Amino acid sequence: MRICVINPNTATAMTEVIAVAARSVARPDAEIVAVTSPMGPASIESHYDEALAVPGLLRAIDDHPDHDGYLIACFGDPGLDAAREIAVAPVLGIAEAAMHVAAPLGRGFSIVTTLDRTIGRAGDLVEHYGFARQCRGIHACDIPVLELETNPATADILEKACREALHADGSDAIVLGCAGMADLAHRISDAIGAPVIDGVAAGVGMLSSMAAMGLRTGTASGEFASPPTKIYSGPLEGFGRT
Ligand SMILES: O=C(O)C[C@H]1NC(=O)NC1=O
Repeated sequence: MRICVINPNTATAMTEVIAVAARSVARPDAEIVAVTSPMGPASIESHYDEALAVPGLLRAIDDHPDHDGYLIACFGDPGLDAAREIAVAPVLGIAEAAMHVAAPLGRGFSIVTTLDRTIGRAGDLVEHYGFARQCRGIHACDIPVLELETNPATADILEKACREALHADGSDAIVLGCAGMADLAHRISDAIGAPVIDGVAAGVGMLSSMAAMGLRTGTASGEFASPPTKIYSGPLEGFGRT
């Protein structure tokens, strides 16, 4: 089976972090194809970034047909519904996947994301995916996405934020709110003595199981059918379905 893991920002170093996390849980019979978005923001930290990240991630899906699953490796799960219209295999976002894995691990989980301004979007996704009862709090560690890799204090700052979130919320697990944190999940879990869920690993695990079950999508009708044929002009020329 082949699982396509897409970093919707253009930071190739972050794609490498994502690829390592994805391959750490991949089944022996699963090939992980890690892709960096061909166009868009260097990182996604606002609604504006999120909107401008979608064309690139949709192009990445178009450029990688016939895979058995697609993972949108950005905690805002940008373009998830649009991706489901054009992919013929299951598509997950890492926020969605992480919440599904965290929920059975106790009575409640907390989310620790990057900037304060992304807390609202994370809360929208908690509501949208139906985890309002289990999500006990959403916190920011105040490290910008691209500084996660460059700030030498990232691990200590994030560990402190996760420990404080766990105790303040009375949670049983932590969800990491950025794909760029994927390489720190095990270290932080050991340090705080609680499960810490990275959505990249969670998503690869879920998609691999779905592929092993033979679950395909690409329904010819319904909300996630292929988009109607039309012209897309300007920089979006070449998008669309013929
Ligand atoms: O929303 C965030 O802060 C995290 C999100 N941004 C990004 O470029 N990759 C992510 O996972």
